[in-house]
Amino acid sequence: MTGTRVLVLNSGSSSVKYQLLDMRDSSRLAVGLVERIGEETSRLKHTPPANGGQAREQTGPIADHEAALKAVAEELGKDGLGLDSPELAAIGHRVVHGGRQFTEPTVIDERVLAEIERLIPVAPLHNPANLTGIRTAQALRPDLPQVAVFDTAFHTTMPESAARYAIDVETADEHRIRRYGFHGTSHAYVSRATAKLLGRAPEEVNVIVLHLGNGASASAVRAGRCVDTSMGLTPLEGLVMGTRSGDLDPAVIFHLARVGGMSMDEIDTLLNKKSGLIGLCGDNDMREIRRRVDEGDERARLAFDIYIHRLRKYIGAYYAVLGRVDAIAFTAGVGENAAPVREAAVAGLEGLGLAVDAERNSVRSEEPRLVSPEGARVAVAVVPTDEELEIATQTYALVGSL
Ligand SMILES: Nc1ncnc2c1ncn2[C@@H]1O[C@H](COP(=O)(O)OP(=O)(O)O)[C@@H](O)[C@H]1O
Ligand SMILES: CC(=O)OP(=O)(O)O
Ligand SMILES: [Mg+2]
Repeated sequence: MTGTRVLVLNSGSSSVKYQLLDMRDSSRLAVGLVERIGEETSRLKHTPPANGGQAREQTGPIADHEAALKAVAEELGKDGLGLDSPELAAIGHRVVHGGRQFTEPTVIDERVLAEIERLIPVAPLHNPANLTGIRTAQALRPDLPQVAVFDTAFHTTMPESAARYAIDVETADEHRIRRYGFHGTSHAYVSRATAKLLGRAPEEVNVIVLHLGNGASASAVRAGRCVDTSMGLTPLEGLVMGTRSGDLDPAVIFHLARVGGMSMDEIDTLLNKKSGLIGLCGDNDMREIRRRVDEGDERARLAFDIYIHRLRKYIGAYYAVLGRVDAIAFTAGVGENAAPVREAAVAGLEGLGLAVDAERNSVRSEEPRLVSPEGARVAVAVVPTDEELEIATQTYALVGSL
């Protein structure tokens, strides 16, 4: 290995987030985002801290993930950070579903690609975008190692009691139906960062991590290992999300099909893309929902209340799963920024040792911080996630060992 830089690609269903890092000091040379891919109003925002940090934006149609990645490569080139650089050691890809086989970061070859493809039915919004990202990057730099870092990897330590659904065992095994969990790179990073914030080793602490972004999931982490998480076979189970329903009675699906006359594809779209906050109130952005709540909007209020009610149920459930909880960590777009969500999530739970201090909770910062009162039995923390740094670190360590 000659170079010291790693490019990280996080391809979502309609966006690509990317970062170029120098692994000698983990510094960011460039960060960016392409969003609304496939629409007329696609937007690329590119910020090169290595080149003065002045952000550049372009809007206009970007048809697909391949075009998005080529546009990213071009932007990087303008700063002399192009994909042709000999400094580039590897490209690290976030891959959402890795099934049970991938418990570690993995160098991508044809067999790995085939496996990611085989898992598309259980991550239909994510794995196809991840695959396009990998194939486009391979075409641009066929000589470079490309590494997959799986969302599911951190959750492979879950005991069978948490990972199995209570359905017929043979049927479940035949179709590999079990709870896999997602956002694992974030849950791993944040649980470790929370231990560090408490000045303890990860092995010494039990943490409930609440990753609240557009997709949202909770996990129970005992001594650094995941013992339960809210997402399941697919990223649809669990918390109320931006556009996904999270938990519901599976009979809702039979009812919509038999009585409502909906097709399976229509129900899939309903639950994954038209439910959650957007289904409840027409908005999936927590900033907009809070603005509407503050104006007295009833539908936004109900959506917020349903979101919080589900979140509190998972906090209580994972408290019981762990037995002893040292910290609850809020992370991702909503968890890091929405003080009212953190406040409502633990309101009235003093009996469990949980509380937030109003003043601490209102501080805005990019740093990990405590928002619980001085001397609280359970620390409540805001711990910004950094999936890209974690992916880069794992990628660089793997290619360094080859
Ligand atoms: N200042 C803020 N206040 C409240 N919510 C916010 C704020 N900034 C971002 N969010 C929420 O974070 C979400 C995006 O979170 P993020 O972790 O970036 O999601 P993803 O990685 O799934 O795209 C937005 O949809 C919005 O609801
Ligand atoms: C797995 C998942 O839900 O990811 P995201 O939050 O990026 O949609
Ligand atoms: Mg995210």
